[in-house]
Amino acid sequence: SNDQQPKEQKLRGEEVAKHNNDKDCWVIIHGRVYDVTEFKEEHPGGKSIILKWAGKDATETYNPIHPPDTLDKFLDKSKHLGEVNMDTVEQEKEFDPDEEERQERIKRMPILEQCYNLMDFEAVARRVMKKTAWAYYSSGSDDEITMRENHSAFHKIWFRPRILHDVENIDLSTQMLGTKVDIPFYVTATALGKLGNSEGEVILTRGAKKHNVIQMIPTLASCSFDEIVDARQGDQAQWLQLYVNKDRAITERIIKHAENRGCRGLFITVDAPQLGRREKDMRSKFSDVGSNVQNTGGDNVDRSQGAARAISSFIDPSLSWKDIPWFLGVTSMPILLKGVQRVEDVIRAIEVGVQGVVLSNHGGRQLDFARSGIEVLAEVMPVLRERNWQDRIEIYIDGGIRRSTDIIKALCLGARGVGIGRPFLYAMSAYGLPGVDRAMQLLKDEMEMNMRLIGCSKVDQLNPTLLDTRGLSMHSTSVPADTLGMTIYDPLVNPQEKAK
Ligand SMILES: Cc1cc2c(cc1C)[n+](S(=O)(=O)[O-])c1c(=O)[nH]c(=O)nc-1n2C[C@H](O)[C@H](O)[C@H](O)COP(=O)(O)O
Repeated sequence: SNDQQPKEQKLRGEEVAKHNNDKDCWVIIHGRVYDVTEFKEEHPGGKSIILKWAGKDATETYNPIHPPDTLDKFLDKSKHLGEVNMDTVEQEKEFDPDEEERQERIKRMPILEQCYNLMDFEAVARRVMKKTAWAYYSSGSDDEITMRENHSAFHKIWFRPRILHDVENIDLSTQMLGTKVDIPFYVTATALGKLGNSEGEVILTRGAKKHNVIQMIPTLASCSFDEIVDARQGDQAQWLQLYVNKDRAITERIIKHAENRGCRGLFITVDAPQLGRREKDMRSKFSDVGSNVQNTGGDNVDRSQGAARAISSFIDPSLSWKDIPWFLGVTSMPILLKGVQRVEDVIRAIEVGVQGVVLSNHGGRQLDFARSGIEVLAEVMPVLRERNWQDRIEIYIDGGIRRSTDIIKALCLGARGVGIGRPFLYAMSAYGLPGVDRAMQLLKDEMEMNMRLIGCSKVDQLNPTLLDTRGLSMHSTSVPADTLGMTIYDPLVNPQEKAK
């Protein structure tokens, strides 16, 4: 807060404004002044974003990307120059030509009760979210083929429902890594929650508590790890999603802290040695100030790519199978590999001794033309059953889960549960906690109905005979002409162009 020091002792805005260049650079964050003249050279997000706000109040741009404890962690105390008298600081709003129209769209947005399925939240979010936030959440890599395949793959699987089974009482509950949950989905790790809602990931924590499902805490959350854990209530279960840092001492500290704070699973993300190339994200405003951190790869391609790039330069691309025993040695939490994409790697995961895998392509945000989680699951389970290994690990999938029938299909094929990402981000961005609450309740209502209609009263009755998967490996050759693609995922028009 900005009221510890008496006003006259505080720095004045006009003083800060003098330090506004490459040689002498101060910024204001949350009412405090920081000398970032040296730091900006090593800023993962590149130095242009800092110079853009030199001498000014950068809080609004800073907030969604950096957890609150970032400056204490990474900027030497000698550069913390104390408080500024905010009355003397002229607030400079980031000009966004779309903002006025967006406010109009917010006034006209549907009331929450008009959302009947998870795609409704997506449609509303696209209209009411800031363009940069929508770009970051909705983008997939390259031509976004895999992002669309993730959902359309479920359309290639049909049910063979059974009849005349007592389905009066439906029990959707199951266990994930030993934790009982109300319904077989978890909230998967998605970065930068404050891009969509100023409260960030703690909203997902509260929604997960209300519906007794597990939240996977992202390494790249906007909220600090401890804020998200502190938002937990009672014996609410959380997992940690880990991007492995080149500096293993930092990684070890993060893992041990997570275990001490009661995390019940460690999900090592293995499909992102480098964050994918997401063109909507690149087009959005982050690109004009995006990081050029990719130049570390030595190539001279200007890869100033959106928020994703800016926040991921610490990730260790050298991570490999030989490193896994080290992780097994630093924690007693169950360890799972998130982003496994073929059966050979599931076999190897079992042999190396981890407790589970998430069959996932990162929501289509990494390698385009990677297959959907559900298709990989259909490849994996028969091979494990041949070896009688199907119970050796817990298998999850994520990507494109939008209906309870998607969840049911995954469990019929042998998954323990599924991860859901974007739908809860959109619900949170458009309607806050009530949105997340409704999205989860809709899935519960759908799932109870569909379990009844497929002829099962408990999830452990779900099995492959209830499915016809013959169409699963047929991939549409052209970009799927899905209305979703036409109506929702339009290419981001640069707001400046429209303003002309
Ligand atoms: C939508 C989204 C997904 C991200 C995500 C951010 C967003 C906005 N981020 S990312 O910035 O690096 O790409 C993460 C992340 O921090 N770590 C991770 O393991 N997966 C990340 N994922 C992937 C996520 O965990 C699921 O694999 C994916 O969201 C599942 O697909 P749906 O969104 O269709 O449910």
